[in-house]
Amino acid sequence: MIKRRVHVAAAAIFSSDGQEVLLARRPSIVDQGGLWEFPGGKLAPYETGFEALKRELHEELGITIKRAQPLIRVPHEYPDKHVLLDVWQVHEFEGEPYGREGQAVRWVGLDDLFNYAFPAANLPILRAVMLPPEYLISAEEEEDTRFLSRLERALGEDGVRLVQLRAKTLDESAYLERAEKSLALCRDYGARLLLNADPGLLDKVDAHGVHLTSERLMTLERRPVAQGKWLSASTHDRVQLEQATRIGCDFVTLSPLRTTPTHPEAAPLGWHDFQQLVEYAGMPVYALGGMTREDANRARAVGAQGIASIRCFWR
Ligand SMILES: Nc1nc2c([nH]c(=O)n2[C@H]2C[C@H](O)[C@@H](COP(=O)(O)OP(=O)(O)OP(=O)(O)O)O2)c(=O)[nH]1
Ligand SMILES: [Mg+2]
Repeated sequence: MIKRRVHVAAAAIFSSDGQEVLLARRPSIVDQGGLWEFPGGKLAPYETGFEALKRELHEELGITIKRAQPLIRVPHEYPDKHVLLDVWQVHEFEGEPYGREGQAVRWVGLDDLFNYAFPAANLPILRAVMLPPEYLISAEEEEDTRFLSRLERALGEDGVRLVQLRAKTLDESAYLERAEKSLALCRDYGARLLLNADPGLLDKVDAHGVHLTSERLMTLERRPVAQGKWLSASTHDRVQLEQATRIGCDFVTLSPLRTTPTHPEAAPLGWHDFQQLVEYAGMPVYALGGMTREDANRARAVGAQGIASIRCFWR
């Protein structure tokens, strides 16, 4: 059997406070019937993804999109077809969405999404919807007080909502102490904290997840943390991305995009190679290596979730 190729444009439509997305239920008689989905549909001949998105959302929900940004592209093999889901995030639209084709539609809180049944291709989309555009990697600091005041500034002034605690110079007990304090602060701001450490440390500190160095990533046979925790990893090439998929990482950083003072010896990927690797990844990817906040739009335009950085948030 020759499998059909289906290119689909779909939307994560956010409520004005950014805390909910709009889901639609596929009619029971169609492919993947009865499951919830991000509204959208197939590209017509000669349509771009954005054109198809605008048309489909008008047909299915009666709304007019004003602006949309790429969120994630997910290739998926179904038994009968190859699907490419081209998912956009929509924050501005006109009209009140309703199920124009008789389908159920519902605003769902981001923390509730896992209670809904989706097609098999949708897991990376759910991750992308739940993750923010910026990933802070903490800098080395000797003192906890100084560390915490910088972290608080990033959470407060910069609005950072995803933090990786990287502290190679601390021994385990000092690391644990800093992790507990950071976790309390992150909770105050509704941010998530991932430990860049042995995954076993989650038994001692109830952080939101773990970040794996690429070295640790390559030694693992399977996902080292429970499904309810987040798992990210540092990657630099195709082999590491493949391994991240194999062990079920939720998202990755991909670096170095540019040369940085912390890793002067590593050859930079540049935007072109970065984009190719992001397309291959099929999960949310943060661009890392010499990123500034001005790079965030560019990163998203080539398919990334956003940017990860130490220096850009640590002032
Ligand atoms: N819209 C949408 N489609 C999805 C999602 N996840 C997923 O696997 N798909 C698959 C199911 C379908 O095979 C395909 C979408 O096709 P569709 O049936 O919505 O296409 P369409 O709106 O153009 O419908 P039609 O005119 O062909 O009836 O993508 C999702 O979240 N949203
Ligand atoms: Mg559709």
